[in-house]
Amino acid sequence: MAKIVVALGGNALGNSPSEQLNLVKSTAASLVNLITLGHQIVISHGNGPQVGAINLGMNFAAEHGQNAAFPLPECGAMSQGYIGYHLQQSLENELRAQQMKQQVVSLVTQVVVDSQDPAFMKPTKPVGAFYSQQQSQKIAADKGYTFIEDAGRGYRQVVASPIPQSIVELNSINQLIESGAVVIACGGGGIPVVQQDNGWQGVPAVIDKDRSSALLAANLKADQLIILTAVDQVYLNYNQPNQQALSQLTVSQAQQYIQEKQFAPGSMLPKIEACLDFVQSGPHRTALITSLAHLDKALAHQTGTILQQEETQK
Ligand SMILES: Nc1ncnc2c1ncn2[C@@H]1O[C@H](COP(=O)(O)OP(=O)(O)O)[C@@H](O)[C@H]1O
Ligand SMILES: NC(=O)OP(=O)(O)O
Repeated sequence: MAKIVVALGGNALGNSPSEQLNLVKSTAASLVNLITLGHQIVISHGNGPQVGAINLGMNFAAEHGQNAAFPLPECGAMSQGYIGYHLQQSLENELRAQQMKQQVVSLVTQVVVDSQDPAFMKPTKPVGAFYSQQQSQKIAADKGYTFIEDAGRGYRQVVASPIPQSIVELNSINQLIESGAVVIACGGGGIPVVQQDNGWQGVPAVIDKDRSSALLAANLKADQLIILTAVDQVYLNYNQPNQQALSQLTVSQAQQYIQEKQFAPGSMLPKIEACLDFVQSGPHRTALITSLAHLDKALAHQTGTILQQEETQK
């Protein structure tokens, strides 16, 4: 039996509640399949598009006098509830359909960051919708937001994304796992908080969920980290005529490809870096990157990219 942390990408969860629910429902079947095979799973998820949409909606309401503006940590907390709800419901439905009794629980999770993290001075995390260059320039001029081009898909607002340092609710996560529950935690990378004299305080940022998932997996002493996103595999020369799928990657190969800038910052690069952190955090740890739709095929080694230590591969 393996302990597996599965991280679902925010951009792979569709653009509406109905799209998200459908995608989550089909992924739930593959996740429950892992449980049927005897594995213990813990689930995390992204929130880039969703936290951006929530923030935009709350700011629109604020501009129309409906409420005060909602800061990013509150929007991150809302995204944990929204996505956690769909995951929790779909997993419960699938477990009951398989006559299994496990409880599913999503835990509002705070993740500690350093208030002096240089990331607060340089936004890098894409959130919200994709815009044309012209639209993004207009919004940037109107609202003062920063935009970047995101992996060939369009222009997106970027926000600060500090490095996760520790998970406030780690003991509760462990206790829930020990009780036999399927736990959904660290949604959206966790709500970023810093330590103040009077306790935790939320800060305006969105933590990269791949980095938080790697931290969670290392803290839980998991055997595998699975990152589910929109692409089946990691590619060299991505989106170019000579693109080449990678089935396996060793630590040194991954480091070399990072040097060669094969992985786009803000999308594939943090996934590879998170996988590297995790596989180097203990012996025999492996990471798998594949799509939500093809998890079953990837587990049968028919697609996906596995990252592992050199000696694990031999
Ligand atoms: N070398 C690469 N190989 C595969 N995908 C890449 C690569 N570089 C950038 N990408 C992009 O990274 C995306 C995954 O990142 P992102 O959308 O941020 O993930 P998430 O699913 O976690 O929201 C892929 O859908 C693809 O568009
Ligand atoms: N918080 C986060 O990393 O979200 P995405 O997976 O949507 O980028």
